[in-house]
Formats: sequence, structure tokens, C-alpha cells
Amino acid sequence: MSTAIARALTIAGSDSGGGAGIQADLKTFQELRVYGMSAITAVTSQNTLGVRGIYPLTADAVRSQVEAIGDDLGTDAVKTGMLFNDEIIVAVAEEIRRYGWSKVVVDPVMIAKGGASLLLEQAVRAMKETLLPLAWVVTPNVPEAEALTGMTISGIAARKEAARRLADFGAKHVVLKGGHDLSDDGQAIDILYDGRDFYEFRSERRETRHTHGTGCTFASAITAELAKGRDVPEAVEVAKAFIQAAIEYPLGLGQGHGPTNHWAYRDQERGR
Ligand SMILES: Nc1ncnc2c1ncn2[C@@H]1O[C@H](COP(=O)(O)OP(=O)(O)O)[C@@H](O)[C@H]1O
Ligand SMILES: Cc1ncc(COP(=O)(O)OP(=O)(O)O)c(N)n1
Repeated sequence: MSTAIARALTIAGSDSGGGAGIQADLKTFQELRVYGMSAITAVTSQNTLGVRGIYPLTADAVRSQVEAIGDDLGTDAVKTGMLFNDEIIVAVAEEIRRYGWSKVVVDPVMIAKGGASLLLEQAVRAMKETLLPLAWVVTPNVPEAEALTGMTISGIAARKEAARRLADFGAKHVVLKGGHDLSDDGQAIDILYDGRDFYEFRSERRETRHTHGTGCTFASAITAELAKGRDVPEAVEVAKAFIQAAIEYPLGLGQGHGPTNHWAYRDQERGR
């Protein structure tokens, strides 16, 4: 007997420390019972203290990985993370169009928590013009939304205005994450804009250094839920609960920004 298995593809960079990038994405897919596949864009030497080295792959190497999946396994949803340069962005956009993939979550990764640049500055334009029009959901944090819109963003009203501007680039849904905005009175508030209405997803902000990979984990949880057929507000609701659990029960690893706990959400569901 065969059962329909939801599939998700992540196109992103490798984090040797396992907290962000491809590793965080695949752990999240697995926890949410989605079959995970990957196309690696760059290898990073990274731990909780920072990024030591970045080794991008060629655009052809990225294309080849995506085509290996597109020509055989197929996917129900796609997530993009660290894309590093405009050649890779253009190749990824072409492949998404070629296979007609519509459930595309673009996490416009730019700068790691330690300050390393994961997207060349000259590639921001390609991100805006080539990839955002293909995004079913785009999930910027505040600094990324500032780089994409040119606005300075503080507070919910500014985040809503930025979300409107990001939707003007062609993204069908914008989830503007509030992790970096400390003006939210002890809460972490993410704003979803669907081109018409705004939704707010709130949780208690936790004081912790273990937040490495929160954005990757959150966006891959959205991707996993879209792959299963949920709509965007439902997918964001699950992702918010997933990341909150992952932050609340840290693993205590590393000396810097430690990874979050990808087991916590399911442990909580099982009542452990
Ligand atoms: N200290 C925190 N406590 C609770 N939730 C947080 C905290 N920091 C981030 N989040 C949540 O984690 C997710 C990722 O947000 P953010 O940190 O802004 O992204 P990024 O990792 O891309 O910088 C969002 O849902 C955000 O609200
Ligand atoms: C390989 C790789 N991809 C993405 C990131 C950034 O991840 P993010 O979830 O935004 O978390 P922080 O780096 O901000 O903690 C990364 N570091 N490495």
C-alpha cells in the first residue's frame, strides 16, 4: 500500500555547525513528517561563534542538483535560503519556472547573526527582480526588509508598510519576522500580509543566546506545512509554534549563538 508523502526541497547553503542552512531545513522537514531534499548553493565553515569560510558552488552545480530532483522525485514545495550571488539566484529562478513550482518560500538570507555576509550586496537587486516575483511566501527579518525596501523599520506600523512594499515586488504573501525588533514589548510578533489583509502571530520573546538558525527553521516549517496542503496562515501558525518550542528548550550547545531545538515541538506534542 502506498501513502502520499509530502515532499519539500530546500535550496540553500550548508552550515557545518548544523544549526542553520540546509541542516536546519532538513531537520525541520523531518520533524514535521515531510520528505526532505536539498540543493546546496554554498558550503560554509560555521559554528556558534561565527562564519569562518564561504565556498560557493557554481550556478551550474546548483542547477544540476535541482534538475536531478525536478526530473525524478518532484516536490510539493520549495524553500530558498542562502543563495550568495546573482548567478545562483538567476539559475534558481529559471529552474523554479521550468518545473512550474508554485509553493515557493523565499527566505532572503543576507547576514548571519555573527555579522557575516551570506548574500553579496550586488545580488540584492536580482533577489528583488528575479526571485521575489516567484515567491508564494517571502520571510524577511527586519534588516533584510530594510535592505529590500530601503526603509528604516521599527514598530508594527513600519513593518506593515514594509510588507506592502515587498508585496509590490510580486511576492504573494509577506511574513515580516519580528525577532530583531525589540520595540514589541516583550513579544516576538510576525506580520503576515496577503496583499489584502494583515495577520499577527505573537509569542513571548525569550531572553536567550540560542537563536542560531531561527529564520531558517521558521521558513522551513512554513514550507513543510505548505507541502502538506495547508494554507499560508495555517502554515505560519504551525511554524510559529515550532520555532517557539525550539527556542524555549535550547540544547545548550556551543559558546556563542547556539542552535535551537528541532525536537522540542514534537516532544511537546507527545506531552514530554
Ligand atoms: N528571542 C525570541 N523569542 C521568541 N521568538 C523569537 C525570538 N527571536 C526570534 N524569534 C522568532 O523566530 C522567528 C525568526 O525570526 P528572526 O530572528 O527575526 O529571523 P532571522 O533568524 O532570519 O533573523 C520569528 O518567528 C521570530 O518571531
Ligand atoms: C548556511 C547558512 N544559511 C543561513 C544562515 C542564516 O540563518 P538564520 O536562520 O537567519 O540564522 P542566523 O544566522 O541569523 O542565526 C546561516 N547562518 N548559514
